[in-house]
Amino acid sequence: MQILDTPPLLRVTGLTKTFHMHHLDSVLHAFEGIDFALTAGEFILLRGANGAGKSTLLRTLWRSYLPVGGHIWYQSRLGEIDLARAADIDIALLRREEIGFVTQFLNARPRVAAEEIVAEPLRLAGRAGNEALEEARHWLNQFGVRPELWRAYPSTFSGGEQQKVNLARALVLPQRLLLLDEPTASLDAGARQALVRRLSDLKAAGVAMIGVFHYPGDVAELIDREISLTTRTLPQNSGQDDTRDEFNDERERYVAV
Ligand SMILES: Nc1ncnc2c1ncn2[C@@H]1O[C@H](COP(=O)(O)OP(=O)(O)OP(=O)(O)O)[C@@H](O)[C@H]1O
Repeated sequence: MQILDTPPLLRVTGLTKTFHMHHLDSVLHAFEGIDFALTAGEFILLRGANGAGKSTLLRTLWRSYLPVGGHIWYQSRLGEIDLARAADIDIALLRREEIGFVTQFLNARPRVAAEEIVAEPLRLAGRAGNEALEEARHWLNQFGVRPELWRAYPSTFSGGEQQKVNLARALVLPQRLLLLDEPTASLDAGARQALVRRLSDLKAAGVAMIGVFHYPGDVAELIDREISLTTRTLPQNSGQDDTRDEFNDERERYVAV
C-alpha cells in the first residue's frame, strides 16, 4: 500500500503526560513532547523499557488519560478532532465507530455470555440479531475459544480465554484506528497466528495501528515504523512545577526519540 503521500489519520504533537501522585505530593513524568503521525494502513511499533510510558501513551490516545499538554489530531469521518480536548460524548462515539483498543485485560461483565459480548458491536452497527451471533461465533472460533464456552460467562474463563474474547470483540468490526496494548501477551500459538492474520487483513483494508508487543517478532511482517520511548533523568525542580519527589533526588521523565 502506498502510504507516503496520504495525509495522516492521526497527528500527535507535543504530547505530554504527568501523573500527580497526591499521596507522595510528587509528579511523575510519564512522557514529554511526543510527536508522530500515523497514516491509514500504517503500523507503528512502540518500543521502550518497562515503565517508559508505552501503555500510558496508548491510554492517552484512547483518552482514558487526559494529557497535560499537546494535541492528538484525528481525522474522523466527520472532520478533524483533537482527542486531547474532545468532549466525552464525541470520544464515546469514536470508540464505538472508529477507534478500537485491544488489551490483554478483559473487563468481564457479570452474566453476559461470551458470544453476546462479541456480538454487541455488530448489533450496535445495525446487524440483525442472528447474523450478529453467527459472526460472533465465527470469530470466537477463529481465536480458538471452545464452542462449549460460547454461552458461558467470561468472568470464570482463564486469562488466555478472556483475552481471546477481548480480541474477538475488538476486531469483529473494522475500525479506522487500532490501539494495541500487548494483545498477544497470554495467547497460545494458534490464537497468535489468528490475531496476526486478522491484523494483516485489517491493515490491507486501510486500518491504522499503533501498538506494544512483548514479542515484536509476532508482528514483524506488519511493522512499517518504530517509535522508541526512552527515559532520561532531570534534576529536581526542572519540570513544569516545583513539586518535591520524596524518595528520589532525581526525577525521571520520558521522551520520544
Ligand atoms: N495511573 C497511574 N498513576 C501513577 N503513575 C502511573 C499510572 N500509570 C502509569 N504510571 C507510571 O507511569 C510510568 C509509565 O508506565 P507505563 O505503564 O506506561 O509503562 P510501560 O512502558 O507500558 O511499561 P511496561 O513495559 O512495564 O508495561 C510508570 O513509571 C508507571 O509507574
